[in-house]
Amino acid sequence: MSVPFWGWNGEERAMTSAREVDPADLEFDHVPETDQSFENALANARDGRRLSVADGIELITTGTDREGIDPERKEAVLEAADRRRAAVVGEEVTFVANLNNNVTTACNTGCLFCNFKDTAHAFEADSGIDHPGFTKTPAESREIVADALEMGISEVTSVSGLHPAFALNEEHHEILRAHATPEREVNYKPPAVYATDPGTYREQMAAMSVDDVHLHSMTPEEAAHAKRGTDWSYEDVYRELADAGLDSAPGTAAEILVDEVRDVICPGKIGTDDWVAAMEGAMAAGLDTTATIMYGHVENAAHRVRHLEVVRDLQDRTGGIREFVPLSFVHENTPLAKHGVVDSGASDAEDELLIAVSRLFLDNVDHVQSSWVKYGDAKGLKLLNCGADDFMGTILSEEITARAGGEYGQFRSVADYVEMIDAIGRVPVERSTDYRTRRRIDLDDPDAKPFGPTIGPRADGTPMLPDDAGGPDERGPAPADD
Ligand SMILES: C[S@@+](CC[C@H](N)C(=O)[O-])C[C@H]1O[C@@H](n2cnc3c(N)ncnc32)[C@H](O)[C@@H]1O
Ligand SMILES: Nc1c(NC[C@H](O)[C@H](O)[C@H](O)CO)[nH]c(=O)[nH]c1=O
Ligand SMILES: N[C@@H](Cc1ccc(O)cc1)C(=O)O
Ligand code: SF4
Repeated sequence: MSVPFWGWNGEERAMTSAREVDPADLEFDHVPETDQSFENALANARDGRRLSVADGIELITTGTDREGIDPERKEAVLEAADRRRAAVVGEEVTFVANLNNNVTTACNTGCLFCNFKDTAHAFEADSGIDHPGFTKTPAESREIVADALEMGISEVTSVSGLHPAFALNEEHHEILRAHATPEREVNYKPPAVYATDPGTYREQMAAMSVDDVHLHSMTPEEAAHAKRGTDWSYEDVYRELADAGLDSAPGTAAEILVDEVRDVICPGKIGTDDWVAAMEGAMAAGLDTTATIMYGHVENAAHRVRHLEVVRDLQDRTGGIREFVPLSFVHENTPLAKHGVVDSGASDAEDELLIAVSRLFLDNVDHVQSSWVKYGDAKGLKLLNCGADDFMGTILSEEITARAGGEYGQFRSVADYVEMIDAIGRVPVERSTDYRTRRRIDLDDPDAKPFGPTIGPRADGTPMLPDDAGGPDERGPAPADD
């Protein structure tokens, strides 16, 4: 089966597709080999010394002197990470009352790990192509955020496909229109071509910035799209968006920050240096950020640790990365899986070691997130004992993982969080996006029940949904369409 893909002009596009990647041919310069011993690396970790890449590789592989993962050594690494977590942030487990409001799935970037996107050509008013995707107008986004605000959220997170009609503002539209021939070079078509106009990035930010809700949006890849065809800097773009209401930026699009891996899984995306430049631009504009890693596909252990080094160096220079978010690759419905390049994601042991080594290696990032979307509740809780201290957010809606085949659902209530975090003997804490506002939840306080959010501008402790007082469960698959 071929990857359905159309170019910006509507023809089938000649670019790398997963069917052209032969797993047997994947040869990388970076390989997990070191001169370090596992024992020395573990001693460095336990003693709180800054880890080298070689140390990180020894820990994440449980020793390059042995094949496979050694269970005893793994436990030693997890224990060192759990102790470090306790020393850095204590026993609190945080979560945020938030909403995901993604604006559009139209995207021509063609990342081979992604099934969130739909070819943008199908969104054209006269395409006649049926597709499961969506585009929201700024007015629609505002209404969705306003409703969630009434439910008590304090944050809205928004990540989107790179819709060809998306521009930063009116000035950007003018510049892009002037470049309209040849269109391919700037990946632009005017909004009138499409059935639904997403508005400009500025309009979407202004629309989603309702009252004092914290708006977390514009990944480095989206920022690159919002400056395409211009000589604007990333800082210029983020300043313009901050002016419209943007508060912080998600450091997704990171995938693996080693170009030989990006060349295979996301050849249409910005490179590592550009990703770093975008993050620096966001922080120079006064926004703080998160950083992510998406692992468990074609990369090896050396790539994972090199990625951590890029993030640690960036944080040394900026100090603006609030949390590190490991995203375990969900393979089922992706081009990489459909074309046999991969047949699984990371194993449980790999997930545990990735979280643990992230905690130990990133000695300058306070928070490591465990994503229930990617890991489910049971493993997500286990990872809170392997170095993680944040358990993500309520989100209310999820499309990226669900479309890739993930089955852990769309929502966790405050009551779910309280019950789960209490069950592992830790302290549930509702946080603001920047972690500066925190509310410890006291289970013994009769006034604390029923549990609901209290930090958002309209939050008064009422549960977010009428039926959300139940306990944790692994909710069924989300609908593919929105
Ligand atoms: C879907 S994109 C949306 C925002 C924007 N288009 C971008 O690439 O930054 C956001 C992130 O979702 C993550 N993602 C996409 N597909 C995934 C999958 N199958 N498994 C795990 N994470 C995935 C990737 O890390 C990606 O950078
Ligand atoms: N890990 C995932 C997240 N994490 C982001 C959080 O929900 C939150 O926005 C951040 O901690 C800032 O406060 N979001 C997802 O939608 N899916 C994930 O897998
Ligand atoms: N886009 C990520 C989620 C995410 C959003 C914001 C972040 O800060 C981190 C991660 C996903 O669902 O895969
Ligand atoms: S990861 Fe982002 S840029 Fe890549 S195809 Fe998916 S939506 Fe588009």
